[in-house]
Amino acid sequence: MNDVLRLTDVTLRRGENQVLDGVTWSVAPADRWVILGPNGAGKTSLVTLCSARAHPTTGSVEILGEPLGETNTQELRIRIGLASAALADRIPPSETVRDLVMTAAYGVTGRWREEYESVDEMRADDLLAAFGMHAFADRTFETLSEGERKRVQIARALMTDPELLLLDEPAAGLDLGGREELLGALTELAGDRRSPAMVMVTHHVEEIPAGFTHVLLLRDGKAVAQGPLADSLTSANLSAAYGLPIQLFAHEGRWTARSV
Ligand SMILES: Nc1ncnc2c1ncn2[C@@H]1O[C@H](COP(=O)(O)OP(=O)(O)OP(=O)(O)O)[C@@H](O)[C@H]1O
Repeated sequence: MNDVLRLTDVTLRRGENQVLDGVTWSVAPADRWVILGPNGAGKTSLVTLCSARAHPTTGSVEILGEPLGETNTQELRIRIGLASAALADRIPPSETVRDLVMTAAYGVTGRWREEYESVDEMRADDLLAAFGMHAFADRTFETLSEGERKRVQIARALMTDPELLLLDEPAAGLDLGGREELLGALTELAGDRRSPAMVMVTHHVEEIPAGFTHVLLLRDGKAVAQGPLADSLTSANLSAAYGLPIQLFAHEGRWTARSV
């Protein structure tokens, strides 16, 4: 089957900054990728490109077979599920949890005059239930804890039955229990053959859900290493990405790392 994402020699300039520098990368439909790299490496910028919310300065980006720059990005965005801090910042605080999930169908974050059908409501409730949030459907987003907000955002990202799911630091700010619960849900999602291709940005190898398949390591906007986790998530590649000696440990499909 065709790649879900195909980036060829992509650069992105923002002001004086070379944010991405010659990135060539592709994602197949059954892939579950994790993107790792130090602060400022370009991870969020890459997700912004892959969610059709920015264009590269040079190089080409093809999303779901559609070349960016030659396609209607509004239509393309509906086919992509995105959960990110930038998107969460735009959520009106008084929006109810159910409405927040349902409005994804229109690519908006605040309910206004759109007409929803009971099938939309049922789908939203099913997704909330899948992430343990059904009891919160009538609460407003502002009253949720950080962990609850993260789970609602992923439910929202899945509402349109996307062909690509992009998660930018979904476990940031969660306590240990919240993180493990979220990773359990993501492991289940990753293992389901009906799930879309997944790309997740994280800061910690401990946050890679079991069932993820590939890693892309970024440093200074460049891809330092990429490939199947078993081959490419190594002490040497992490050390190169973070610029310090790191030792990686694997245990039953999960990882830990520390400097040596
Ligand atoms: N609009 C902008 N103007 C200038 N520089 C920018 C702009 N947006 C991003 N950058 C720079 O691009 C680089 C990459 O930013 P990005 O947010 O993609 O990194 P990141 O890997 O997600 O970082 P973090 O782990 O800290 O979230 C940073 O040095 C950032 O300062």
